[in-house]
Amino acid sequence: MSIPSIVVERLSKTFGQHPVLRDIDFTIHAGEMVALIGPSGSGKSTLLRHLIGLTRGDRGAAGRVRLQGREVQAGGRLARASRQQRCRTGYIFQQFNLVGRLSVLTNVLIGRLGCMPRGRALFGRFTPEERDMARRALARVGLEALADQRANTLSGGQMQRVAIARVLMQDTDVILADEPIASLDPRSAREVMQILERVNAEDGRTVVITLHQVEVARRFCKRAIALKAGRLYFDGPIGELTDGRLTALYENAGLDELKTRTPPVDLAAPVGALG
Ligand SMILES: Nc1ncnc2c1ncn2[C@@H]1O[C@H](COP(=O)(O)OP(=O)(O)OP(=O)(O)O)[C@@H](O)[C@H]1O
Repeated sequence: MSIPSIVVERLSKTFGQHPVLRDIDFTIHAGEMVALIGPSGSGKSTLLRHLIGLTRGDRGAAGRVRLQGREVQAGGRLARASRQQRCRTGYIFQQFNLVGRLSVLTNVLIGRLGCMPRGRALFGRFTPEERDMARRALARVGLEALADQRANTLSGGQMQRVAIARVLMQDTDVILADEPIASLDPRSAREVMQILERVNAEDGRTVVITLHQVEVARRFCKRAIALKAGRLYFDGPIGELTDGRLTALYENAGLDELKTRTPPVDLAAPVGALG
């Protein structure tokens, strides 16, 4: 049997007096595409950050996180190799985190730094093979033609596609995306989700995405993990996330938030056509 991609056991996190994650357990298998949903403040981003050791669980508690069979953290302590582990996991942020004054191609190449020998990484000396790899990654997100353009001249949607190309350079089995479409217009959001869907389907990479829009999760992910006030509220096939369950999930969030969870994306638009 293959090793699970992500294993979270009894993970709890308290900030000050405020418990943010409470006894979270789940396992994600290789090649799954999972939506992490829940009301604002329910702990989605905090949970995602635990998966690569950017945040540590409660000290001395039983919480544990493993990625690709390797320990990331246990009992609030990071594993010794957690830094290398981080290089082996793709992480996509809502705000893209590109270097605006550098070219698109260089931004993509930056994804390779963690895998390079220290000396070469220090001086940013990329090989022709790495440059080819970066161009191929850009082609996959439909932006090959913009390789030499400065990153700060791109639209938000294009920036997020560059950020995905940068992650592809890490050649990782797991991609974690923290609200990757939250600041995008509907068309760009759809394109970004289509790219992640393809990366998942074609490469078999495990993808976990925090999403505010339930309809987007339904369209693109087979499984949902839902948090409510830091507890695991639902984990299962997204088809089983009924309207009744959703209403209960967002019930204390108020009607306004539930309304904003409806699609910003035109789900009827054809899949695959990048503009
Ligand atoms: N570093 C921190 N220090 C203190 N509190 C924090 C910290 N990070 C997150 N929190 C708190 O933890 C709770 C969960 O935050 P988190 O960002 O994980 O929620 P979320 O579900 O991702 O929310 P949103 O959908 O609005 O992004 C919030 O109450 C937040 O204020």
